[in-house]
Amino acid sequence: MSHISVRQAEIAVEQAHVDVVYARVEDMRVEARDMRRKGDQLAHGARNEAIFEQASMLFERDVMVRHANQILRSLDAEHEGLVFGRLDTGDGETMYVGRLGIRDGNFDNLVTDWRAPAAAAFYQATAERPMDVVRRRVIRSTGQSVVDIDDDLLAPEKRPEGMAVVGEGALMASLTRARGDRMRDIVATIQKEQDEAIRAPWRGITEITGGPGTGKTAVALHRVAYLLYRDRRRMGGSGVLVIGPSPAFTSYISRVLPAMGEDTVELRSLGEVLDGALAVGADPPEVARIKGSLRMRRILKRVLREEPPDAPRELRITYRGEVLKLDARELAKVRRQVHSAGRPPNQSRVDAAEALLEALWRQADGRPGMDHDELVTALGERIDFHRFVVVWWPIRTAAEVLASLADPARIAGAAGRSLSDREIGLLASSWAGGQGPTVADVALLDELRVLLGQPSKRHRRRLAAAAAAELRAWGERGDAPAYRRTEHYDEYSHIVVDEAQDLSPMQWRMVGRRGKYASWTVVGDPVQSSWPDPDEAASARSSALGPRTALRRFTLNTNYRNSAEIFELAAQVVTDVSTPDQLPKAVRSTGVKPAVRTVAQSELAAAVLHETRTILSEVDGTVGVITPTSRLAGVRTMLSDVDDSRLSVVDGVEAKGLEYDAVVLIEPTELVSEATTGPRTLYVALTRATQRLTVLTSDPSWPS
Ligand SMILES: Nc1ncnc2c1ncn2[C@@H]1O[C@H](COP(=O)(O)OP(=O)(O)OP(=O)(O)O)[C@@H](O)[C@H]1O
Repeated sequence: MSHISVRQAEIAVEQAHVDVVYARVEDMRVEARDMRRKGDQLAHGARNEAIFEQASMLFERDVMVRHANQILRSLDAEHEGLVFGRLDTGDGETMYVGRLGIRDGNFDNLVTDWRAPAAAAFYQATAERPMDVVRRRVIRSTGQSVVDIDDDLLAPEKRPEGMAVVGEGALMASLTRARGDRMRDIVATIQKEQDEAIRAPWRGITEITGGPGTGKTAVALHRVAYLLYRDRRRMGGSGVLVIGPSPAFTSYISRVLPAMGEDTVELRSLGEVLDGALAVGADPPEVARIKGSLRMRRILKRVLREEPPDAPRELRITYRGEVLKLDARELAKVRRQVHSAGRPPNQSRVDAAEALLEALWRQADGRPGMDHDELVTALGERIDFHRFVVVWWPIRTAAEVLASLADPARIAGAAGRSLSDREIGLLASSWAGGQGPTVADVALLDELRVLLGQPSKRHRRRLAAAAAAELRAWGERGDAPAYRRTEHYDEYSHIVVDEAQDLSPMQWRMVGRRGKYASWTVVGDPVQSSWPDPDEAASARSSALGPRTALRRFTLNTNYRNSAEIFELAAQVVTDVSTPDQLPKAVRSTGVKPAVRTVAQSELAAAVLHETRTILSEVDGTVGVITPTSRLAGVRTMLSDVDDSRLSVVDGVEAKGLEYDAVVLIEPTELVSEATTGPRTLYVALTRATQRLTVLTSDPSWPS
């Protein structure tokens, strides 16, 4: 038989099995719908039964309906490549591996879930350690049709007569395929070093580090799917949260987990970690650095001890014909006294009212006919006194407090010597424009939320509505998040922090609050870090993650994204901030070197348009134009006539975690000078492309 017909014959064998699997999936769907209907009938019946029976029937119904829905959800997930692997073992057994475990009517395995222990050999077997696997086969499908297969012969000496081996390697085939606008799952081609991190135990902290394109994000997401499968009760209960750098990133990764049948994981960007916030805007690096530093914690604490902006400066009240008065100095003293009790301000209004009444008594004491208890009771019931308390000690939202800091005097009062005049000016003007919270502000809002404290129930609903409206008005974003728990509670059982190297200390505090009892997967690459004070961030990180005993580290060393030619150029820009062992190896060579074109400033617009159009016509997949932030709007205008959904224009910060088939990088030198951690931002930008990279620069010395 010719090579091609062997391949066709093998594809036909796999197609026959895949057909059986899909027929079985259809039967399971019918069975699950049937189960759901029975559950509903049970509930109907329960209404007519005695109370004690009712309760147990309702419980049974809930279990049945939930189970049926879960089965239907996973059956309905995108099933491209439902069966993607096959193992043939030394004793002649065959096992199929897929996204779901599926048994036939006799409970015999048709497909083993990729996360099951039995499937581990599919990822872990190597020629040196074949784990009894003779042949590993990756099956590639489109819809329900098998289109190709790729084999690895791991134990040639055990190969039985007639066993065909075809294909050039599933991994390479997958890496050279054009990218779409969403990340794909990698279940079929997970590599051994990645699999070890995916299957690590859930407890404590699992740290995954590695250079660009080593699959850190992909591994973290597959780990979530694995943990949910292995320990759904623990993980599913209070939920899993995945935190990424930007909404562009969470949208980019949003299809990976649903494609594996997991649609209850919350994805939030750093600007959305606080419920209701949807911040996307970035501060200039100098401002972001101040807002992210731990100094802000002390400053915000002190801000709350100061007089709120519209608080009256005098209390004047008539009692039994006498005018009782508290002036600004006395009011300030009462305020200090209430704060010194240490309760959060939004829980201290009653204390404030009592302290004011005592201060008023001190005014009245000694005057004829005055009695302490009578005065306190009478004034405490007076509407004019209540009106005063409400404005003097308002129940505040975090957003109100932050907005009040547009006044530099207010920041200065709280900052003491911890901020310079210049820093105070920068902060105040960042809050003065009314353009809404930036990503860095969200961590401050969360800090303020905690410092302000939970108000009484009566105020809570009003405040929650006000806070949500303020945050919405501040930072509206187009598409709705994929999944959110209906109730606000901020404790998760597992948290994944992606691009962790960039979290500021204040952001670590915010994230840490969500996982007091959580286990963690922390993903990052120190060389891509954009946070300027790594020591402060490291200590905030260890407080956030808590004193956990289990810390396991995995380092990924192979760059699956960039061609070797592209990564060679990228590696040059970080020689000063990294050691060679921190840089991964790019495994794929395309023979196409990156193009570096020097253009005059005056010709930049025309060059951007020309290069973008050219590259769009030459590649099949996505194209990213990456620019310095200061040029973002301008470049978007330059390209406004290009109508192609494969094109995105982003700045260096937004480019974090994303990838494109081709990248046009504009003015790399400016990318370095405008960011606090210059070369690292450029390194990120240079490592986004899988196939083609064109650099446009007006700096003749680049790359230097
Ligand atoms: N085992 C694999 N099989 C197929 N593709 C893979 C594999 N591992 C990684 N990839 C692909 O390599 C690319 C990079 O992966 P990913 O974005 O997870 O890397 P990363 O380490 O998070 O990168 P960065 O830090 O630069 O953002 C993705 O397209 C991913 O699908």
